[in-house]
Amino acid sequence: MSNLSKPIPPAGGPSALEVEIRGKTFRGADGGDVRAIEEIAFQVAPASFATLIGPSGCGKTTTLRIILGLDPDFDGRLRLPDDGAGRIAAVFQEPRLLPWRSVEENVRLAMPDADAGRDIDQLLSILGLDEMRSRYPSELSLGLARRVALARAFAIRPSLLVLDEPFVSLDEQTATRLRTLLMEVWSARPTTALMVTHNLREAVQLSDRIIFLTERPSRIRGVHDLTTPRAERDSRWREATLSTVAKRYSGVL
Ligand SMILES: Nc1ncnc2c1ncn2[C@@H]1O[C@H](COP(=O)(O)OP(=O)(O)OP(=O)(O)O)[C@@H](O)[C@H]1O
Repeated sequence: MSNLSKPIPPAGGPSALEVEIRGKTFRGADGGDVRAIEEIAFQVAPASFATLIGPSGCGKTTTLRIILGLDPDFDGRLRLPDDGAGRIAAVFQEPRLLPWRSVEENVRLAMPDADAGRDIDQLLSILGLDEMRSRYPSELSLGLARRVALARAFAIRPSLLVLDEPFVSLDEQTATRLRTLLMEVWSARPTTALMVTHNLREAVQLSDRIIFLTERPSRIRGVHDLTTPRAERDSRWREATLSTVAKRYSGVL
């Protein structure tokens, strides 16, 4: 398989995330080929929030792994957003905290500057973690541990934030709270973000752009842009938009 996966050098200034995957094939357990991705190409504008949504097994996590540089064996090319720092933060389903470090230490260790006192105060406060600073990961519920994972991701001051189903396995009340907190911290520190989800309602609530994928081997089924300013997205807007999008992309809900 030819490999054109070298990132295109940034042209300067804030740039979009540009993803062009022209094919990704795995070797299956039986030695045969598993074609995961046929052709996926999309962009995420600087400091906007995009969501990747599609049927189970269609290649969403594979796409994120390629973007994160964890899987260089694909055909295509990437252009990562560049703001001079070139840092990527990832939030996975498992919070992946250091168990022997407190909440505060887990976040502080991710910070690019040692002198990050105000930064850490702001992050912990937005995410409602002030009281949790000295707790250890084993003392946290999954919802709280995911908050710490979000705080750590934003602490990196990333040029690109990648999230793989960060609200899965939470009760609805906790997931709703966490989505609100994510939007609060993202609004305070906007960064180019790409999230994978199975939840169309969540995608409508959070995104500027929703990218729909087909069944495996995946292609782009459609791209839906949500241009209404966030401040105007009330529950009526959410329900109407959800219904329009669900009609257009039937089978996603
Ligand atoms: N390391 C691997 N070896 C072989 N096949 C793989 C490997 N990783 C993924 N696959 C296959 O590639 C396809 C895409 O997998 P991927 O995990 O990206 O899907 P997904 O859309 O994230 O799925 P889900 O929504 O269920 O999380 C699946 O058929 C999967 O079985």
